[in-house]
Amino acid sequence: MAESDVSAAQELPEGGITAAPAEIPEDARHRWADLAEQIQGHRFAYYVRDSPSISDGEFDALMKQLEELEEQFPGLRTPESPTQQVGGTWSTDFEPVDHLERMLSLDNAFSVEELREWAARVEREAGPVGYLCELKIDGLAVNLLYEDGRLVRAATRGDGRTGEDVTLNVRTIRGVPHTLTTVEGVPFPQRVEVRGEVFFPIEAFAELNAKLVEAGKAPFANPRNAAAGSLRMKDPRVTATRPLRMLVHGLGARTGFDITSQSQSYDLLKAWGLPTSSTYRVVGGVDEVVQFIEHFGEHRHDQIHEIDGVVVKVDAVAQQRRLGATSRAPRWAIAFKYPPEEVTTKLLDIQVQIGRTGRATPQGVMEPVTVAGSKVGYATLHNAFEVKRKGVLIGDTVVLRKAGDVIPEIVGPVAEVRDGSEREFVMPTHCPECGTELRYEKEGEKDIRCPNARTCPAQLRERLFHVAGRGAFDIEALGWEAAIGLLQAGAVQNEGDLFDLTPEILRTVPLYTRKDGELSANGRKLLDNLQKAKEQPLWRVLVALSIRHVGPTAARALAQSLGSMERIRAASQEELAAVDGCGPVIAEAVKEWFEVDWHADVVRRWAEAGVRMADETDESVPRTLEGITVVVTGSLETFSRDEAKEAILSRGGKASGSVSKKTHFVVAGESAGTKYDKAIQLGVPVLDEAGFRLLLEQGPDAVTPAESEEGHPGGGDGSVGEEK
Ligand SMILES: NC(=O)c1ccc[n+]([C@@H]2O[C@H](COP(=O)([O-])OP(=O)(O)OC[C@H]3O[C@@H](n4cnc5c(N)ncnc54)[C@H](O)[C@@H]3O)[C@@H](O)[C@H]2O)c1
Ligand SMILES: [Zn+2]
Repeated sequence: MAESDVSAAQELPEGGITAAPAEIPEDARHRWADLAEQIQGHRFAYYVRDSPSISDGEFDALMKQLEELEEQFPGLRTPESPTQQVGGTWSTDFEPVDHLERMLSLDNAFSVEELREWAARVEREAGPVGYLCELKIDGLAVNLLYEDGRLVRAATRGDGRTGEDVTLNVRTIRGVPHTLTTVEGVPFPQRVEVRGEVFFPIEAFAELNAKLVEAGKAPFANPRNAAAGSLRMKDPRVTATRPLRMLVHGLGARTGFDITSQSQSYDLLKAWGLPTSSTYRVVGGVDEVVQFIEHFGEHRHDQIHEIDGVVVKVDAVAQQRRLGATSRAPRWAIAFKYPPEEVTTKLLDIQVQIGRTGRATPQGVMEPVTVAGSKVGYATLHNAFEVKRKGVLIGDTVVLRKAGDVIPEIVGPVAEVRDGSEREFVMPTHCPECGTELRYEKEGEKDIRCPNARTCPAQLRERLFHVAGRGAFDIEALGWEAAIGLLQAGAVQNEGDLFDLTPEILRTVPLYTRKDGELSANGRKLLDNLQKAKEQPLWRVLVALSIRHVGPTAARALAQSLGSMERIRAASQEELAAVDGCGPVIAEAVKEWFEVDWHADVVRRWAEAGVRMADETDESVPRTLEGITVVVTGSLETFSRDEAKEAILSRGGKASGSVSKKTHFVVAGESAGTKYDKAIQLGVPVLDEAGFRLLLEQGPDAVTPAESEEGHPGGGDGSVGEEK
């Protein structure tokens, strides 16, 4: 366990890895022994040290291999096999205590097919059943013993028969009652074992780790380990400082009362004052179970605790009894596991990349792995401080996490498996691409930059690519490869030359020419694209200039209120700061930017080439959405995301990325997700596509039902969700 004495921990139960019968081929026996030993080792690291040496996904894969081997050679499946035991053991830091009734583990289903097979088996044996579906909380299993309504003992699961006495620690957990509430009409339980999960709220996790690192201690790999480590502290006073929580999900031994269904037991537990989950559901068939799984697969990250799957239980106790249990798990329940979001891989190198504005970013180069469905080989480490804070060394095995749409993140090192060959990352002092000395632009900044914005090849490349980007000039025929090709061939020195490209010049760029030396279709397309790009509105031209902090939102604000490049250039810092949606930081950045000669040159060259530098105010669009904030979610049929945003902004409205009480309307298209739910929750009116059109054309009154007068206070939305 991360913060307590490891040496005192008890070794694994003896006889774990015994020789198997002789009729089994020798290589199979060796493979079995090897796998079993690995699994036992990992279990020890996970359950006793709270510091796993591999990810759960990899651990599950090892278990699966062992199961398959035993399937092939059933003689290997001895009672001591890890597949037949409840994983886990206990540390001598705590008194061992026996559970009154065994605590079992759960069998797993890793696919819907496996789940259906299980359900078919259940229904063959028990007839039609009701299934109780609930979230599988990624915490640690704890058994509470109440006698005459008083909490007399709390223990970890251990090997299922014997666990660790953590009574004092559990008493510090908020929400775990020391005495049960009496329920009218229900006989008071003389004795009851309540099973549940102790977890560490995700929200508080990063904070705990930051504190540990600050104190020179090893951080926890994930909230599950943080929960186990925090609960299993030798000193319960330390446990008391951790924001642990618990949810209960089952009964063990019980005297003085009985129940007829799992769901009924939850009502009872709740009435006694125990913390139960509100997300469970009883459904009539396996199709609905699958729906439940899919729903929470999408809402996996909306919970206060991590979930690694869904637990499905036969609801009726009579049917549970009929189905019984194996030595390690009940046959009336199964855990459906979601695809793992964490894997371990090797950190091969940390390379420094120079970005569009010169920022030097350490980038982790890893042995490519698949996580949450995509192949990952790189992950940003943000800055040198972050590398230090995470404590990763080059050559480390690292935990890599990719959750949903979030970009992959290196969580931290697996320090246990270091072999001494790892080395510390040293932030270079000079730009790896142009050799200029890196420096902090302002004191106290975390980011270090290459100040050679004008000719640093990395910055040129990134800027040219950005000029063509969807938020800027939107030049389809100019991608990443093309940006490199144009610069390498010398067709452009910097972005200022872009609109002066001619067929003659382009013919010198291999990427845009055919074998016979003529311009390729793509080359002609680029010239055509450039011609059209000259007509883009002012805000896009501003975005293309790569002025720090000036993204689409600020650019739109500047263009809307000042109208021309010339007026923006000539405006004082105060004038710029006063622009609605701008502020002092952006004002300063804009002012500084125009003061650089070669920047002004880029603008001049573009203007000379015919790029539009002012917006005509378009009177044809009525300003129907003045002061109205709209959030668009899901996909619409006749608007792209950008078009919807444009339509809102051009009518004087605000397009926000997040729903709050200040949002006036949410437009929900196909497969709208959490923003839709949030709108319903907050009572924000939701419009479909037709309603959205009406709103654009006629304003809010046209779509607001007369009775909801008091609806939403006018005024701005504080959110800046548009660009993160
Ligand atoms: N990374 C490693 O080295 C390592 C080592 C050992 C185990 N593990 C991981 O631990 C898990 C296996 O451990 P396990 O044997 O405890 O099995 P399990 O976690 O797959 O399932 C059993 C447990 O689920 C818990 N649970 C959570 N929510 C529940 C609910 N709503 N209803 C009922 N039970 C619920 C219970 O406490 C129960 O003990 C796997 O995820 C495995 O990957 C990892
Ligand atoms: Zn450089």
